[in-house]
Parts: sequence; C-alpha cells; structure tokens
Amino acid sequence: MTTQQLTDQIKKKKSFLCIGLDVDLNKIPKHLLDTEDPIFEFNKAIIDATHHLCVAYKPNTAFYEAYGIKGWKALEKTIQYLNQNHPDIFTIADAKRGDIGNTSTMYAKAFFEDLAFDSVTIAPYMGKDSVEPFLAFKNKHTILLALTSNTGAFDFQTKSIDGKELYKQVLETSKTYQNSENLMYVVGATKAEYFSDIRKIIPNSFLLVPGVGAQGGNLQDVCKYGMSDNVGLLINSSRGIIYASNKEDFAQAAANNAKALQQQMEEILNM
Ligand SMILES: O=c1ccn([C@@H]2O[C@H](COP(=O)(O)O)[C@@H](O)[C@H]2O)c(=O)[nH]1
Repeated sequence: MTTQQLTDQIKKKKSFLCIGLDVDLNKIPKHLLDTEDPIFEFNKAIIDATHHLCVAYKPNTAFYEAYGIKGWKALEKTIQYLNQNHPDIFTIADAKRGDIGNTSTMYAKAFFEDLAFDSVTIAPYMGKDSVEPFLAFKNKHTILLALTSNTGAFDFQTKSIDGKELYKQVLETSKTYQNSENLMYVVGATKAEYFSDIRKIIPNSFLLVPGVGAQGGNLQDVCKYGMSDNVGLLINSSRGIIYASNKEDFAQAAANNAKALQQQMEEILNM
C-alpha cells in the first residue's frame, strides 16, 4: 500500500486508528480456549467487529512468538485474513528488527514477502546498512523507532551527543538513506511535548504513535503538535481496545472502545 492510499483511507473512514493485536491467552475470553486456534479466532472476531473504524492493525510479534509454532501460524492466518478480506487496511508487523545487511534482508523477506505485511518496525541502533535492506522493498514501509513511549526512552534517545539529542540524529540521518521515502517513525503518545520539534525535522512523514489508552498518552495533545498537512498519524491502541471485555461480548466491547477513539478523531479532522 502506498502512503497516498493510506491517506485516502484515513479521509474516507475519518479515522487514523491502528488497533494493536497483542493476544495474551490469559486475557481472552475462556470459551475461545476450547477452539482449535484461539489466537486466530480472537483476532478474527476483533477484526470483523472493528475494521470499519480503523485504518491499520498492528500485531506485535512477541505475542505470537511466545506461543511457538502455534503462535506463528496464528500470525500467518491473521495477516492472510486481513489481506484477503480487507486489502485497504494497512498492516504493521511490530517486530523491532534490524541486523547486519544480509540478515536484515532475510528479515525483510520474512515480513514483506512471506507474511506480506505492508510495514515492519525496525530499531535504528545498527545504522544505515541495517535499515536500507528494508527500504529496498517497493511500496513497503520501514517504521523506525525514533522516540519510544516507555520511560527507558530517556536512557539513550533523549541524550545529547555532539550537541544534539540521539532521537533527532536518528530522524536526520535516516532521511539521507537510500529510498528514505519508504520510512515512517515510531513516536510515543506519552512524549507529546516532543512532537513539534520532531515535525520540524520530518514535516510530512507518517508517525506510528503507540501509548494512547493503557499507557496514558493523550490523543488531543498528540494531534495538536504531531499532525501534518496530510494527517500523517497512525494512533495505536492495543489493550485499551482488544481487552475491553473478557466475556462473550468481547468483540462488541472492543468495537465500542474503537468507536469512541474514532469519533474523537473525526472531531479533530473536522476542526
Ligand atoms: O514506543 C513504543 C513502541 C512500541 N510499542 C508497542 O505498541 C503497543 C502498545 O500497546 P498498548 O496496550 O496500547 O499499550 C505494544 O505492542 C507495544 O509493544 C509501544 O508501546 N511503545
């Protein structure tokens, strides 16, 4: 999917919501545990109930890898279900990969070719030759960790090196990479006060913004300082939506929470 197609979807649905599919078998409704593939059944029910309210889904691969081969199969079935039934929805593998060049190429093949995700999250720490193999894939997007939502972000990312904060150096340097038009960035919703500075460096890039909901980030603040002329935001909520209820009504409860966020987004887009 191109960024223009993503922007068109945002305008059509009046939503820039990304729903995180972080499936924890201890949190899903008990009746699903009797099915052959509880992870996929949970995801399918959530997707069926919420796809009209969001423009993206983001499974975090940790929640699948933790269940071994069954988890990976459920991830594969989930992305196939999305690509077959909702090709207009942007898909993000939140895998936070990145390694020496030939290894990065294999990671890119895994997520872009085998699983056919639209995008994958990447850690920038190993630099240019670890990121460019992902950028080489046409119409696929590399979402670089810039300023993360957790408190540990202050350990390194905001530290000044040669007079400039590390996260700013990540933004500036990554713009010089080959095929940098395929870059997006992760910026945490809990860091709303940093968005103005970030937009000075990357005015038009898409930002994936986790941290609204369970982590306490504020949607209005993020939009006030982080929205670009073309919206340029994907606001993620995972636990705040998918675990709205652990009873039989879980999918409808998730849809209600997604709807509440989508309505706030619609108001912001109409302002
Ligand atoms: O800076 C980051 C980068 C990634 N994440 C991931 O996003 C979701 C957030 O889940 P919630 O339940 O809405 O808090 C999760 O997969 C994180 O690993 C992040 O939170 N912050």
